[in-house]
Amino acid sequence: MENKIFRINRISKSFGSENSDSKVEVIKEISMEILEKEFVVILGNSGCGKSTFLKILGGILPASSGNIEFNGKDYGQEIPRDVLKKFGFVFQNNNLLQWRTTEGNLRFMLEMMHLKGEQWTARIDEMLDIVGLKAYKKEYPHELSGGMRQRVGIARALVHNPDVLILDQPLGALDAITRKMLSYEILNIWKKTQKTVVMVTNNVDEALLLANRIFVLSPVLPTTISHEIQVNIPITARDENIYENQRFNELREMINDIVRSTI
Ligand SMILES: Nc1ncnc2c1ncn2[C@@H]1O[C@H](COP(=O)(O)OP(=O)(O)OP(=O)(O)O)[C@@H](O)[C@H]1O
Repeated sequence: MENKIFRINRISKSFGSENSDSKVEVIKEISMEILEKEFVVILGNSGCGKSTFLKILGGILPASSGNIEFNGKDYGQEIPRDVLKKFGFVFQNNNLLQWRTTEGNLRFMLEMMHLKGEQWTARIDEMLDIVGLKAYKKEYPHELSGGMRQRVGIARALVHNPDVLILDQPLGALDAITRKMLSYEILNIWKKTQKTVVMVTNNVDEALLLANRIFVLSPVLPTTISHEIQVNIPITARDENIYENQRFNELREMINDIVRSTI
């Protein structure tokens, strides 16, 4: 984990026109560096600006000031469209195409990226294998459970072989049991694919299971980074038994205190 894939320098974001009553300052001077193959989690209370930050990072929204460097290139306030193919996105509501099968949803992504040929067809199978859905290639979204649909969303985000996986509360719409199961699966997918992952969540346990580093955002707008936490729990300890791990419990208590004290 050596190369810096992102260098984010004093990013701020406001919505609404300058000097008007409708202007909302959402993000104030956030800076961070993200290393290749890291799993970074942005943690914060509802409405604090997590998604806004992620959208700037993923080139969906421009920043109002500051600059973003990606793969050694400074793109100023907005990552251009042609760089977006380097990212794979998963949102809370997976936005699968209802009229396409599992396989068809992955193929749609490849069509959008103009990626054709046998190697890409093989990649669809490979990704469905990684998320454990190879047997569900021909099913339509309505024939799958919520957790399975979200796994299709993850496979689709990975199929064009992006450098970075951007996850915006990917487990937020799931029931508690499915949410927990899928969080272990995301960990396995990360281990297998070795992608850089940036994930937004408001769930402390999920953040501790998955992250190398956690950035906690302050709850009052404009948000900024209130804490940066290195999650020094070995990867071998990150499984169903993590709740018995001493470091997990120490960090959990510490982060819960931070989150409670900033409400
Ligand atoms: N396009 C927009 N125009 C105006 N205000 C916006 C826009 N997008 C977001 N906001 C405001 O920015 C703030 C942060 O929103 P954001 O969705 O980033 O928060 P969040 O932390 O991701 O919330 P949640 O966890 O509830 O999804 C909110 O007050 C929201 O109303």
